[in-house]
Amino acid sequence: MGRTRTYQWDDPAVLADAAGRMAGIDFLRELRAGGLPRPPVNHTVDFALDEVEPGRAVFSLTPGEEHYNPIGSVHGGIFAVLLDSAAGCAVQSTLPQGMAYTSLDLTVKFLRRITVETGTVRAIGTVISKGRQTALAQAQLVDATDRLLAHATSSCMLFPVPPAR
Ligand SMILES: CC(C)(COP(=O)(O)OP(=O)(O)OC[C@H]1O[C@@H](n2cnc3c(N)ncnc32)[C@H](O)[C@@H]1OP(=O)(O)O)[C@@H](O)C(=O)NCCC(=O)NCCSC(=O)Cc1ccccc1
Repeated sequence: MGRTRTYQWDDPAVLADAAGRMAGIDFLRELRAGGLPRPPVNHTVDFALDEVEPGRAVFSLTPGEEHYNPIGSVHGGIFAVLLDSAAGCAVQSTLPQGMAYTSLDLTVKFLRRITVETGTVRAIGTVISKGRQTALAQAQLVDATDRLLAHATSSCMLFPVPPAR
């Protein structure tokens, strides 16, 4: 032991409420600008939303030891957190106010290992197809030289924002 990390986060209810009241692109732009609290998972894994435009979202993470699995590289689940976020938010960026989404699946291809030597990585999510009830998105995880580290596809379900309970 000897290595420690502490972090704080905000009440996630504030964010969920705002998501229900705003168009997807406005919500994500506000989140990106710091006008809304970052989601708790962003603090836990320490990754950030860098760019968002309709149909595209980019997240970044600088790998640290705290992301490691027992075999000396970044855990596959960390790849998945970035890819799920990028693909999902790409879909969210296309939704009008009153529509919500959730990812139904995530198919990940791990192409290269990530270590602390890899440096900052970026997950770039884009929408491939959007219907009335589902959307298909993809995400590419790349290093600073745009070398492909992983790829994912994700189906998302689209539905009206549920009434507040
Ligand atoms: C190595 C391979 C699987 C296959 O590569 P191929 O398709 O045949 O392609 P290619 O030969 O072009 O090599 C590509 C690059 O790989 C390098 N390389 C090759 N062989 C080795 C080697 N033996 N060892 C190290 N590196 C090797 C090679 O030099 C090249 O890099 P370079 O261009 O020289 O810089 C690759 O796709 C990969 O690393 N994927 C990421 C997997 C990953 O990170 N998964 C998630 C973490 S696992 C987890 O968390 C689960 C868990 C949880 C809990 C507990 C335990 C576990």
